[in-house]
Amino acid sequence: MSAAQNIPIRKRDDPSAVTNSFDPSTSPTQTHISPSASFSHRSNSQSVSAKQLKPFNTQDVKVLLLENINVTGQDILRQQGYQVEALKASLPEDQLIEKIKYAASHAYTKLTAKVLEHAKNLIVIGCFCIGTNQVDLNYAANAGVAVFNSPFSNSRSVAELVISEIIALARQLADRSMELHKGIWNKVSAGCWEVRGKTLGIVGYGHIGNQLSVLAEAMGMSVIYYDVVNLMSMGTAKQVPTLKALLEGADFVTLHVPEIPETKNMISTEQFGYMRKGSYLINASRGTVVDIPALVEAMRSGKIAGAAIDVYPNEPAGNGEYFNKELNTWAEDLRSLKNLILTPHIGGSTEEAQSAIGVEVADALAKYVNEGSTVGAVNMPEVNLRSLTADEPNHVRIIYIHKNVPGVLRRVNEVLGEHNVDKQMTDSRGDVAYLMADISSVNQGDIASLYNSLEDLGSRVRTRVLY
Ligand SMILES: NC(=O)C1=CN([C@@H]2O[C@H](COP(=O)(O)OP(=O)(O)OC[C@H]3O[C@@H](n4cnc5c(N)ncnc54)[C@H](O)[C@@H]3O)[C@@H](O)[C@H]2O)C=CC1
Ligand SMILES: O=C(O)C(=O)COP(=O)(O)O
Repeated sequence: MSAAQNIPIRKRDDPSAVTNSFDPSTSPTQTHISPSASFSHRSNSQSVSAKQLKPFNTQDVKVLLLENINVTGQDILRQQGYQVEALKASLPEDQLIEKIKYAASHAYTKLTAKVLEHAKNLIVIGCFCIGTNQVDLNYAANAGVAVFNSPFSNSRSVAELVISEIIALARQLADRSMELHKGIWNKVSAGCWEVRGKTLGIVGYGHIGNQLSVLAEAMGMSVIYYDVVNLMSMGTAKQVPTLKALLEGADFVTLHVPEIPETKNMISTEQFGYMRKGSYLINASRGTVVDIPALVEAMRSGKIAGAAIDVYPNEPAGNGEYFNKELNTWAEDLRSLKNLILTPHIGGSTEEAQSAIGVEVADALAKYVNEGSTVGAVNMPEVNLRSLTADEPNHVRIIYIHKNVPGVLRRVNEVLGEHNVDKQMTDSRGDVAYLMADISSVNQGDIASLYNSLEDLGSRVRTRVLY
């Protein structure tokens, strides 16, 4: 059973729906949603009346889905009662800024500080993929916006694509196919190899690297890997101490590292120099990890016998757009090379992966929106309290995101201490701390003043009162 099925679903004016558990539709005040309820960014001198502070209603929640999110994810969010707008492609920055008062994201849409600065009502971002490099995570955390992703739902799909590319490169499969599509019969064995007995070098031995390691050994390859962390080997794979050692020892090099400053141009002229003559390079991680002009040079010189590239520093916003020099200056150089497999970022593009990602991220978003749980968040501490039950009426759930500075908890608890604090959990990550507390026996009339008191503490980043 997916987590989503555990989340209470209730529509406005439907009193018959969920009453036996914490009921988000009558509880959380989504301070991000409607402009009239955008409390979290008001100045401290304003105050919120009880009338303005509406009880949470899932139908007030607006979700913007970009880049053709799988229907499984869309369904989960719609079943919550949220207003879901699903677009097939990404949006240009100006339109995104206009829309991003509420949003979910996808692999390519860049949610920079400049974009997020305009997202005054946004409370959560879902990356329906593994990579979260497209979002300014730090800015988001400091603005009280939680970010979720799907850490491994598409790992197997990427690993299988890479396996297919290892064989395809060794056999020059793409070239032969393209030739025959043009009517040219070109039966060659020179420079074509079996993969059995060859060495695969995996850079980044995480979820994808692990899967790949097992599959490659099953085909009779030897596996070596390089990772900044000391990791347990799968099968008989061996960790090597340096990137140089990996490049010198592998016939095929495949990259599975995140996009971070340390991995930018990780494979450039110097590294191609260490690689074996006639070896192959595969990049299905992020476009910035390989210095493409250096790759072009290494392939033209014959040092590298073939490459498969799935990811690029600049990728088109949607299908049908051109991949040309306006987007990446070296695009034409790449297109002119032999035994170079170019794919449009399809590593995770399988029915299985997209469906699993849709469920996982949509579940996490709903748990956060409805109940405040940050389990699985990539930019906030993971905090959760069990869902409230039917025999806990008049409970209010407080979510208080605040700067991680001394003395805040004492001041928050002075405010909460006016009521009966049933349970409370707090944790911090970097500059930001997240507090969740369930307060019982709260009069409806006291909720706005509770909210105002928390908002008036100088340390608050965002307050949500779910009732
Ligand atoms: N082409 C596609 O469609 C897809 C691409 N990706 C990309 O693949 C990347 C890897 O995915 P996972 O394996 O799930 O990530 P992961 O987080 O499970 O593993 C990444 C590994 O890289 C290691 N690492 C980090 N910095 C390193 C460095 N400087 N040198 C060597 N190792 C380093 C980490 O210690 C970790 O073991 C993602 O960050 C994403 O950008 C992920 C899914 C689909
Ligand atoms: O999961 C990732 O990081 C990916 O790169 C996959 O992107 P996608 O979901 O296939 O657009």
